[in-house]
Amino acid sequence: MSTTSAHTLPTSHEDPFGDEILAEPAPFHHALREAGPVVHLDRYDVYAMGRYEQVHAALVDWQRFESSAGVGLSNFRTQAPWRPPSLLLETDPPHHDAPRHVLEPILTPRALRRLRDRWEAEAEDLVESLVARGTFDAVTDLAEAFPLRVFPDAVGVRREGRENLLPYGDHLFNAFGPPNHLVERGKARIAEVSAWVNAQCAREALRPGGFGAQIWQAADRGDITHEQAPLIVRSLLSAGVDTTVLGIAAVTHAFLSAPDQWDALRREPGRVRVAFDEAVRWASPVQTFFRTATTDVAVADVTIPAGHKILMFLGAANRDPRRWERPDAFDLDRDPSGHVGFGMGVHHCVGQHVARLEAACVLSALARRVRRIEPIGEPVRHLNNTLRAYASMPVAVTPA
Ligand code: HEM
Ligand SMILES: O=C(O)c1ccc(-n2ccnc2)cc1
Repeated sequence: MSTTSAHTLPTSHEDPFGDEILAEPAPFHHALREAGPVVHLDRYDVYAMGRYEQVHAALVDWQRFESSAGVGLSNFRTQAPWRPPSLLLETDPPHHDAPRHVLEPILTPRALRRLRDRWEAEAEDLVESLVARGTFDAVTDLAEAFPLRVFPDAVGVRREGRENLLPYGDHLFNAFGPPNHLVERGKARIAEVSAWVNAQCAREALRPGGFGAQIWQAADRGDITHEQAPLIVRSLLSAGVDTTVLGIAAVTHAFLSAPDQWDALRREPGRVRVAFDEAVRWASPVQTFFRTATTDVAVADVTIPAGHKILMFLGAANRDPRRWERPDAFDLDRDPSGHVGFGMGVHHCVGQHVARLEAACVLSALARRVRRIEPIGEPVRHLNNTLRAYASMPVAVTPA
């Protein structure tokens, strides 16, 4: 991280989307925070923010840091997006308002209460089978298995073809980054996978009563148009699987790295909810998102020119020692509220309660049945331009 003395804008030639930093981002995050409030990444001509203060300020200021030019590196005003833009993630008020007001009430804790018994039973069933095995892979057998069992059913998606959801999400999150080998890797199958996802958004493909059917009913009420409805269902299918898979994987990894915290959870099972949010802060499953400056924006003593992309490092902000004590520790005694792992402001994650409920069901079932959980091999990373992802996490469990 070289800092040019000529003017106050530090510059870095590092590639945060290169395999090395994607595999282990912490050293880069540290150097980025130390270099200054804003650092120019000259490889991409974008303005990077790693400190909590600047990331939080950008997230809550949609007027000057817009999403409607895309929340990836490519600027929708100059480059055609690879798919029709999201009506939530890639819009700003006022166009963002109606889709958000339709989706939000469908995904509140109260709305999810009707699913809780079923999800708890599914988690009990899955955990019981894994504890009986004694050893398993916490990524493929638990973190991927549980969301794929419960979430597509909640949306109202048919069973056959559900395996398309993971590669779809993987490519989607890679596509927010630069056109590197990770994006190339997903291109081979994305047309076929996208066709399946888009087909599931049609009204006749969705089970009555599911989240998808509720979105179509909002169109019947005139809250959104019938053209918007399938795109909002697509948002659920885009966002709803990979993210929760990595949330559950991250909280499992957190407990593997802090066995004393597992004992603390078993002593007080009510702490599952703070455990998940502390894990989202600690791991930041979604590491980065971009914004675009709508005007020349002064940040600290730097001016970000209008039309330029800003890269917000949520993962760096969530471990910023200026905001968090012992930031690298996974600590159930910490109050993680205010973390930016779910974003903040008008785009604050509308699915966070789904993620929290899924994680709470899995963690509660594990805490009841497992006295000790320990690694029997290093977790293996799965590289993605945006996600902190895992390929495998072999564990052994001792029954309670
Ligand atoms: C651990 C799990 C999750 C994490 C870490 C996460 C993270 C985030 C973040 C950081 C944002 C803000 C995006 C931005 O500011 O540009 C966001 C927005 C969003 N999330 Fe999540 N998410 C998770 C799970 C989910 C789930 C399960 C769903 C759907 C059921 C979902 C749906 C959405 C949607 C639709 C938005 C856009 C909201 C808007 O623009 O108004 N997310 N999420
Ligand atoms: O509207 C979409 O397609 C879309 C919306 C949200 C996400 N997301 C990111 C993190 N949590 C969810 C991904 C895709």
